Amino acid sequence: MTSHVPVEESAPYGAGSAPKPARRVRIHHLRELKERGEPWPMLTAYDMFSAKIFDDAGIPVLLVGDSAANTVFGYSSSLPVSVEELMPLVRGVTRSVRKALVVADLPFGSYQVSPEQALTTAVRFMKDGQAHAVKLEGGRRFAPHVEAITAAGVPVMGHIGFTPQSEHNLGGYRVQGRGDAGDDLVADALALQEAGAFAVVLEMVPAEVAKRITAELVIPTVGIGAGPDCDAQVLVWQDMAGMNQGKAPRFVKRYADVAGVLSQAAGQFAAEVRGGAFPGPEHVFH
Ligand SMILES: Nc1nc(=O)c2c([nH]1)NC[C@@H]1CN(c3ccc(C(=O)N[C@@H](CCC(=O)O)C(=O)O)cc3)CN21
Ligand SMILES: CC(C)C(=O)C(=O)O
Ligand SMILES: [Mg+2]
Repeated sequence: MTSHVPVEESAPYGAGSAPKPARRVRIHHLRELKERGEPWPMLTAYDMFSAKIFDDAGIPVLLVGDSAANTVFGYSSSLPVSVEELMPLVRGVTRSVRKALVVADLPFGSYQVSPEQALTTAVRFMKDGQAHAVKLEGGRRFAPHVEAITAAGVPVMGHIGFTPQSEHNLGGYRVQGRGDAGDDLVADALALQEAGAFAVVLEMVPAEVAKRITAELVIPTVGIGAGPDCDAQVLVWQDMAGMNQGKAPRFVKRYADVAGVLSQAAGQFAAEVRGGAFPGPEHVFH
């Protein structure tokens, strides 16, 4: 029980801190947190510096989201992003964390075709990306996909409620599971648990429905716009840190003004180059 997981030496750009032995977060730890009633945080990450900062800050689960479509690649929805685009981001994040459990989000079109396609894509993210788990969107109809991946030994996180990859079928960015549709969401969540999912994201779901699902499931629920009674909460890091200057969804809280800090730094750098103050003597080789 006291054994430590050996950790690779950090890369030259790994910014300083000596690697320490770290106990990897495992899916059973997340269920133990649920049993103890301790809520836990999850953030997205798409590159080394952000992943390392969040890992060191004690975020137990990092998601390489298909939201990279918006936050990294500049698409206006998550639909266009590909496995080939996400794979290097997953590799960058998994190589950079010591403790966090890294979940690779399966992009649109890479798993919906069949359980076989879902398993093939999941294996790519585990083998080439060295992810620790995968996530896919969908309820009951995707239970066979979840089951196929889980049977191969790969942990799967579900995602129901507002599922951005189904934006056009759902009629836009809107709350799901109001009224009678709440029962459908409960059935979806139970089906995913039955299929072997280790956790399920609830996105833009009425708080009362999320509370009901959280009480009925033994696996953790991870809310985003799903109220305070979920077992965990997830946000896109650029929303959380105020890197995203655009209009944020109502479920976002901004904990910093990273965009302001970067903008100020870039502006000062520009002014000092234009004014001749940078580089100074201490930055020059002779
Ligand atoms: N930066 C970012 N943050 C996210 O949370 C996020 C992404 N990108 N990309 C993938 C999906 C898309 N998500 C989104 C994006 C926008 C809204 C949004 O505009 N919501 C509005 C309207 C809600 C309504 O009409 O009821 C809101 O005010 O919450 C919601 C979820 C969540 N994910
Ligand atoms: C918002 C989270 C749950 C997500 O799926 C993503 O970032 O792609
Ligand atoms: Mg996603």
